Amino acid sequence: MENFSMPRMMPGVIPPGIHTTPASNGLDMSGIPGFDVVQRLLMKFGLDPSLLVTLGMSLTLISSLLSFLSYSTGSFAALGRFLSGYVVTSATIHSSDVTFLYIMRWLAVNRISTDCRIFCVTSRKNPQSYAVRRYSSYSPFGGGDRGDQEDDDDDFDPSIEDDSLGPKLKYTSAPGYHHFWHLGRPILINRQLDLACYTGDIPDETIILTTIGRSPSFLKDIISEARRDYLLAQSQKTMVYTLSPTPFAQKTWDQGRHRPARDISTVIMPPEEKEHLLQDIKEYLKPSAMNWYAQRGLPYRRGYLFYGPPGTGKTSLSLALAGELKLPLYILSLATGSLTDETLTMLFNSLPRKCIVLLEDIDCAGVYRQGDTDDWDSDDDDADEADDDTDSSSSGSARNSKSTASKSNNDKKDGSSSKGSNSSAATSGYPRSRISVSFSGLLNAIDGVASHEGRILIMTTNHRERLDKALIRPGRVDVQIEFGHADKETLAEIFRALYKEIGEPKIPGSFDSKDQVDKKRRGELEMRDGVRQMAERFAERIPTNKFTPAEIQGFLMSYKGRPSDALGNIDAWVRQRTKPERKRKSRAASDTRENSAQSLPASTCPASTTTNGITSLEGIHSKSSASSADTTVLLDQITRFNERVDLLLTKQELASKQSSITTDTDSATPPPTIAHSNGFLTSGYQYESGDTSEDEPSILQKSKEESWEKIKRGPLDTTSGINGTSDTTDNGVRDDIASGSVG
Ligand SMILES: Nc1ncnc2c1ncn2[C@@H]1O[C@H](COP(=O)(O)OP(=O)(O)OP(=O)(O)O)[C@@H](O)[C@H]1O
Repeated sequence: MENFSMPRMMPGVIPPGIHTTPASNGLDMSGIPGFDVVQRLLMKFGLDPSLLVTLGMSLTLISSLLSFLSYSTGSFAALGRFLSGYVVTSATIHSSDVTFLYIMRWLAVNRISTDCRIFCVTSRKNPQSYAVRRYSSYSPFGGGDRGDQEDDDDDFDPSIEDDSLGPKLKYTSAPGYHHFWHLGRPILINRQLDLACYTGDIPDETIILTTIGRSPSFLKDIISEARRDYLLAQSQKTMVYTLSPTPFAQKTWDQGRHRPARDISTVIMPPEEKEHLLQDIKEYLKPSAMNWYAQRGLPYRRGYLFYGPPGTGKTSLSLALAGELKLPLYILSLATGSLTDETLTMLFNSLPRKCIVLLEDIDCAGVYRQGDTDDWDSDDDDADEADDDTDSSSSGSARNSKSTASKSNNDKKDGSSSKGSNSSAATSGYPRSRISVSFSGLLNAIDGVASHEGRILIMTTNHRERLDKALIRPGRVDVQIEFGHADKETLAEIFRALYKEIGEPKIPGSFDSKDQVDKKRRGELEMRDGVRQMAERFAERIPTNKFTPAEIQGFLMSYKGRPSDALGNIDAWVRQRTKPERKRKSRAASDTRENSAQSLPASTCPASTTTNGITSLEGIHSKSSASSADTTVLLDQITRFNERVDLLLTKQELASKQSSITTDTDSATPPPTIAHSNGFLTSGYQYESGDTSEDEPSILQKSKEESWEKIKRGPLDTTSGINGTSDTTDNGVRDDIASGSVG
């Protein structure tokens, strides 16, 4: 057997019979001069020359690429530039532009920013947290986070996790890179915070959307869609801006929040006045108006003054106007927060071109900071008194009743500085340490260089009489509108407005003749007519120009969907609401009595009077020929008497409701109630179901007559039970009345 062995491979030696083959990469380099020598040398060390060639080429390529990149400012920047120039499309949006809100809302609504891997979570009940405001300042509807002020849009905000356990959680994408797929294409988001620039206390931000492809239409479509969605959602809302809750000294407008647009028809005021106002503003907002003003050298501004007691609709009308005219509303109260002249100027300076500015409580401009005390001014007592006869539910009432005239004129004349110089601080009801806007500062803001042309300024005050004439001169205030207490028409209108859905046909106009009205519709119409009639009756029972619309609305809110209950309880409410006034008068009378003579001739008593406290007092005042001291004693007695009657009435009404008095007149005498007309007591007697029996002798009437007899007998008749104390309870109510034994 022939031994066959492969020739042994010796390094560097090519065995005979073996021919060199082209390199494995397919390149035949045998023709290159000197290649054989190099090849033999490499083979001597066991290296494959073709491999080395590949390696060398790769290195050359890399080094040339690197040298290309390093030729530019930076490798990655150059790569990015290359890609963005030839491969991708991107859109850059800055937070100072409203488009930013469009995109942020779009990202949240499409659950992109809420479901991303790198996210921020904030609690919605942390008003002062810097982080909260920094990272969640853009809700899908553009509303900034203001801690415990829940946004109206929260319900629609998918970035907010809500339950009944506690504060809501809000999820947003963190600054940095995020990517998602949209319509089959990848999109890269880069949120970059610009910590060098702040809007308010929130850093500016840039968002960059990037996608693969050379056509910009894909991203433009996304932006258009985001814009359309945003504006559609916004059309039902009014953007409201207030002072930013920043803890920093520098105050700015906040991020704004959307409020449901208030329909102007819900503001109750004379229709012609409302129409006139609307037309006036619309005229002013016409595109041609600006030129008109310019041609006549007039500043393109329009100012309005809404004045009247708190709770009469000034703010409501402003909000409704903003909704109607689709303008943002900027609200600023001179009575709140540490506003200074500089801040006010800055705030006015940063207003957009077309907007409504609502400047509230302008009567407190010119009230300066005097030290750090937060004391209220010396007229506190008066304020307490005034509180009694105003609606405590009205937020503005206390504030209102405490304020007195601002002597802003002095400031102008003196040219005095803003610290401790103005005497109005001494008489103002506002906390001195909080108000520091000078009168000249206010004027500067209104019509100085800072004030933008094109804006609508609405100023409100509860005290027009306290305003400086200069503030409300034409040019600053072009139209003044007074808001007052509710008259009969307003009262009925408020009632109708609150129960308007009752009896409204479900498909309006779907029937033509009476024959086509089916039973259900007829029922609806009857109910609607019923509500209208009830509204008239309701208005009849309330004294005219006595209560604010806010007070009436507050009462009706306790009877949502129950108009007849509201009607049934209005008399008691009116009586109760007028009580503090009587008490106050009684207190005043009692104070006077201590300094007065002690006797009162019987002849000075009125021959007859109504049982209504107020009417009686006035009647006696005008008729009595007695000395004022004697009259005062009498007044006091009458007032006390009225109070007791009121208390008795309330007790009896309650009792009559609870026990549902039977009509069985043979049984024990039912507790009588007094019938009312226009909220005042009349002499009728009312039994169950509102039946009035004029001829039924009333124990209450007897009691009242007895009381009158006792009053006539003299003020110091301690046996009377009215003037005396021996048989009264702690409340000053006779024991027998209080215990019900009278009945
Ligand atoms: N004329 C009105 N028409 C409809 N609603 C009214 C009217 N007046 C008051 N209201 C209701 O009363 C409440 C308070 O009204 P609003 O805040 O507008 O009063 P205001 O005059 O601005 O008070 P303030 O002077 O305290 O700011 C609101 O809920 C509003 O709906």
